[in-house]
Amino acid sequence: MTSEVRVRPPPGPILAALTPPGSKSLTNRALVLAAMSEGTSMLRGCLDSEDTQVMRAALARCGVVCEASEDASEVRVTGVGGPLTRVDEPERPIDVATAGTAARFLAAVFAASPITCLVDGSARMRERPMEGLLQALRAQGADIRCTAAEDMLPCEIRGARLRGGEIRLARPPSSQFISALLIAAPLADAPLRIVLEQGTPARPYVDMTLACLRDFGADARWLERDVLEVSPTTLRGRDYHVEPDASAATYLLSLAAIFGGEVRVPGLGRASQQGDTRFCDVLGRMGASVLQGPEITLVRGAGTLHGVDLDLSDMPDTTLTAAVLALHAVGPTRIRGVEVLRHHESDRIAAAATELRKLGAEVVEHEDGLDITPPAQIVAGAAIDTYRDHRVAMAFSLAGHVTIRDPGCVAKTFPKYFEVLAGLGMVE
Ligand SMILES: O=C(O)C1=C[C@@H](OP(=O)(O)O)[C@@H](O)[C@H](O)C1
Ligand SMILES: C=C(OP(=O)(O)O)C(=O)O
Repeated sequence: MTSEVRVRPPPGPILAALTPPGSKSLTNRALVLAAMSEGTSMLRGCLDSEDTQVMRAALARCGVVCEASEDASEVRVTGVGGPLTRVDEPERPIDVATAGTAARFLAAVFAASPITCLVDGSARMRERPMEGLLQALRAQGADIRCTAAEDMLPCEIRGARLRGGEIRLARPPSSQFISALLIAAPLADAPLRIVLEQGTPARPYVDMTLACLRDFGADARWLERDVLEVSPTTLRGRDYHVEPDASAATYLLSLAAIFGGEVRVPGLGRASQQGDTRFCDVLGRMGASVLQGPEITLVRGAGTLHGVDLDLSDMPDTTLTAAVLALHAVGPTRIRGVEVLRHHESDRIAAAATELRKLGAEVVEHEDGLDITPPAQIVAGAAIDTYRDHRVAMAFSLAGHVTIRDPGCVAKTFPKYFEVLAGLGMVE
């Protein structure tokens, strides 16, 4: 892809049905659970992007056969029916790139398997938190040595059967720590109970993990508000349909809210397992007209957008979308509850503040969010830095007349994003 893309508003109101690619979160859960299952799974609607490619490649290194269709939207996985049992070329690190899901879910499954392997990631992934997860896995019996910095990637994992019993976690810096422990739990010797002493971050992702575990035959549930339990089970392979990605859908639905017209996203609605489908409530509160059925979402631009006060702790990945909507609104917007963003692909709170200011907004940065006062007129033609962060690139392409630097970073979750915008006449 070119080193920058010039984006402009659509030539007129949009009237389109747009389907984002498969959900990253569901694809990577389904891949790893199918790998642990007895029998074959046929996964349909999968995302084919950097984050899912590293997951497939890692599983393939462990002898799991993942046969992908040409566009990799269908993947047939032959499960190993329990823990992973081998690693090809064990001295060569398994690369998780910047995929938080792959880094956390795989670390837990490796720790629960009788294998020794090295896990490494991108320079950014080496900075992203792993600590509480690695400590919990050690307490469960795994031997994990971090070779560069304490409790960070890269690390060498010598797995063992997890003991089960109780794991107490203070507030983990990522909900993926909880999901990772839940995913590995069917491999443990005894039921694994997780007690979240200071509450559950991004609960919809934890609910999604429980639902996926149950889909593959596990006994996995909430015992109390912040206590989870999974029993040891052999998972069963199955046919599985991956929903379209609800975080990716936020950019497409916002196009109608910002520029007018109507965008429909079929296949995503109230029945979805993804918490980010609730972003339509944010669009509604800001002034767009929203209709959501069990399996479809429709947003219509209804004129002026208004600034709002938002707690996005349950849907952190929608923050940058909300921040750019705020730029187009009348009146200030406050975004709270998303300190987790400091540890994502970039420090997204800092990135948003810097880039929104280039577009004329007044921004106050908080540890857990932002105050955004939109300009009377958005500065046209600003060059947006994207910090190797797909969501910065996708969200800021909604700003109007902008140049997006390093647009190729969208390969992490939505490789064809700018082709979709080009199809709407938005790429110069
Ligand atoms: O479990 C998942 O699939 C995810 C959980 C969230 O992570 P954090 O809890 O680290 O924010 C989210 O940001 C990420 O994109 C996907
Ligand atoms: C935070 C994200 O990704 P991950 O943590 O899965 O790398 C994201 O996709 O916005």
